[in-house]
Amino acid sequence: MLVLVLNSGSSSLKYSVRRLDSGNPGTGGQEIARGAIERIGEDEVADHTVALELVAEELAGSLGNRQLGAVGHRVVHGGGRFTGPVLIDIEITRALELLNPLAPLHNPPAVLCIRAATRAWPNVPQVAVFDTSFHRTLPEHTWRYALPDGLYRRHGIRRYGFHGISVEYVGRRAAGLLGVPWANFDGVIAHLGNGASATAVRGGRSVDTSMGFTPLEGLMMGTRSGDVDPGVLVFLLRQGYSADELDNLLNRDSGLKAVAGHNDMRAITDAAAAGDEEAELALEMAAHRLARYIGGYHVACGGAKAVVLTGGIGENSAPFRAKVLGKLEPLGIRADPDANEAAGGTEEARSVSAPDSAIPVLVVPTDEQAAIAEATAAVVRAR
Ligand SMILES: Nc1ncnc2c1ncn2[C@@H]1O[C@H](COP(=O)(O)OP(=O)(O)O)[C@@H](O)[C@H]1O
Ligand SMILES: CC(=O)OP(=O)(O)O
Ligand SMILES: [Mg+2]
Repeated sequence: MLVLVLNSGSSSLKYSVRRLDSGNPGTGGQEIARGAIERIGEDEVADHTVALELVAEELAGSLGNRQLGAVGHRVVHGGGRFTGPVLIDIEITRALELLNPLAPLHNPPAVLCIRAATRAWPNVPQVAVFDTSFHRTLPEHTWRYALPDGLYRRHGIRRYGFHGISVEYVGRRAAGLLGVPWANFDGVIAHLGNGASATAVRGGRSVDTSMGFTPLEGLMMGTRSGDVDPGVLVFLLRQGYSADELDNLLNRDSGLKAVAGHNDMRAITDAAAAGDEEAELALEMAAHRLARYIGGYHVACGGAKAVVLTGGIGENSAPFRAKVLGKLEPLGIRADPDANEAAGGTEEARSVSAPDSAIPVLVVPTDEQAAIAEATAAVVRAR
């Protein structure tokens, strides 16, 4: 079955065309074409609508007259209703659209992709695969906010967690590398892209994660603040900020961009190396918070047997990894500087920790597209 996967990230639109046979389940099939429009929101690619036009042109070339068997979409927020992949129809598309305000950088472009694919291939089944599904195992004491119960019952205000497709994919790969069955894997997995989160995995299940009701909580990100005192929001509301202004402030104008003037990690580490103090401060803030979360999740997963780094930054930014690894020394974690410099830029997973490190630190390239293709084919076959 030929599967097209569309992955709307907050700064990227990635696609992959894969051939999946029922003979080799679990592999994500054979990739026939792939591509990515990156740095969405900057000058050349204003938004996901423009990115989707570019992808459509590329796809027309690479698909030729091959027939698609299915289209799989990454949908970041599945809310309380979607705990696993689903076949998309008009009602489901509308339900996903209702979740737009809860993932403002992600669900709107995903719905855009679903509608565009429906127009382009009206008879091809489409499947939504959710970032939130892997976190359905969160125990109540981590998904509950210390807020009145009515907010959960009336509005579904609870922690959901995101990046689950990636976290499960790299976690399984890491467990394989360590020779541990996934069901026995305890570790901390950090997905560091334009959005960033950390997850505590215990026995192959998510038991705590840094993103919450929306993909805004937790780590400092490209354009998102991560954790801030909610008192700041109350204060700003009283100063006359509107909901849209707060939304823009926290989701689009904060994080690395607010401190370093830019959300691209490549530009920030280059600027820091050239002596730019704001860039250096932004790196220090992001690394400090990540190290603190990793320490906390070491406890939350009952003693991590590994730390796993992935996502555009986790896979490719040796300077940022070096900073974080240095801060993990109190946990007995020791970096291998040469291995850290060498890791990245390939599909290969690498250890970046020294042989005497208390636990290994692994860089494991993610492949959300492969995982989405696999889930999509499974749903379509079971139809
Ligand atoms: N070679 C690289 N070196 C350092 N950072 C990189 C590199 N390639 C990508 N990145 C960073 O990865 C981030 C984007 O990650 P990605 O996972 O693709 O984003 P998204 O969250 O949109 O899916 C950006 O901050 C980008 O600067
Ligand atoms: C959930 C999320 O933030 O995703 P991304 O990192 O792809 O923007
Ligand atoms: Mg991403």
